Amino acid sequence: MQSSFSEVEAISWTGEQLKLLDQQVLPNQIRYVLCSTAEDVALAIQQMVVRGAPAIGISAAYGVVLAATIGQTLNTLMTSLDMLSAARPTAVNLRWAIARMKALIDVHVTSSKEQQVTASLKEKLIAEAIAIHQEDITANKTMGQYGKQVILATLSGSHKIRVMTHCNTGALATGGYGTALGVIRALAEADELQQVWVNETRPWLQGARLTAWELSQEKIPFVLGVDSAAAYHMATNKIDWVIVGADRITANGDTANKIGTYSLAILARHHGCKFMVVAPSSTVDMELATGNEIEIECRGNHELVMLGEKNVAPENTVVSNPVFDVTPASLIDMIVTERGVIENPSLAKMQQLFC
Ligand SMILES: CSC[C@@H](O)[C@@H](O)C(=O)COP(=O)(O)O
Repeated sequence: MQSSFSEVEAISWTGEQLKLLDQQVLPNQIRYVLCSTAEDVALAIQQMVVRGAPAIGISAAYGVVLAATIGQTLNTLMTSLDMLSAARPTAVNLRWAIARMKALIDVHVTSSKEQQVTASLKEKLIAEAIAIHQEDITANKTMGQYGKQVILATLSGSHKIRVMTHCNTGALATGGYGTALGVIRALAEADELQQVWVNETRPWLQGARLTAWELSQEKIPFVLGVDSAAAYHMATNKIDWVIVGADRITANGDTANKIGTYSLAILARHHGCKFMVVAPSSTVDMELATGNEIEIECRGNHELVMLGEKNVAPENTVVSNPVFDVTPASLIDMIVTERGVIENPSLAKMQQLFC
């Protein structure tokens, strides 16, 4: 029995626990996982109960709150921060959120000289995690408007916009509303959207299981295709924009995102479709010069060898399963953030907005 999306919240703080909508079992089941400890949160991130760069950052911030027990030493708390940071490597939002929580702990040490978690520190950590969550929703709504305006400004002819998207970048992957899916939502709200082409996004099927579910709940018209049909769909259906999210954008504008994004950018350039990356400033990593420095997560064999309970390849097959790739800045037409829009990204343009 499928529930309506408006009835569900992907990430919520109950006051004592972190409640996560379990993305492993969508769209067949609406099930929640309750996290009571930082270890529970780290496991939920690793197992992809919660996924998507901003969503894992927000969850990790709540994880720090769960780790902070009044009276506990700050050294022990720091061990939990390190453990949360290591849950997944590619999305910089995770480390960004933990750095924000750590900055509060540092101020607490300097101002109070305390080496323990106090009630006042705990309160500040809760407020910071909630602020990280709320700011992400606000950023998404701003990016939705910016992205929509850019697209409408480049529209030629009388038809509505036809977009292709990859992975899931919606309310499930963020604090709410979505990044790339937020732009798509804003186009739909303005009645400027014709249709979304959703790539299924092998091997975890974020497109088929999550984006298709979100779009159907929002009654936004979409068509699902296998990843390898993207070139065919671009060649025959005149897609105007490919709109994707990001897990990390480096100082020169190179962008890591779900595996297959790089191929889409090449295809988009070949077919004359525009390519837009939509991500909050928490996804920008100005410490890395280029995408070559990004650590790409590789996940287990079972994601390729099994489809549900069924084997689709011999059990001992050797597989390569990198779950992200890097799209060079030269293939990106537009990066949309809540701080502004960058056309044809470069180091100088990135520095202007992020330094
Ligand atoms: C707003 S989410 C942006 C990215 O995190 C998203 O496109 C993506 O690649 C998610 O990968 P996932 O492995 O599902 O966490």
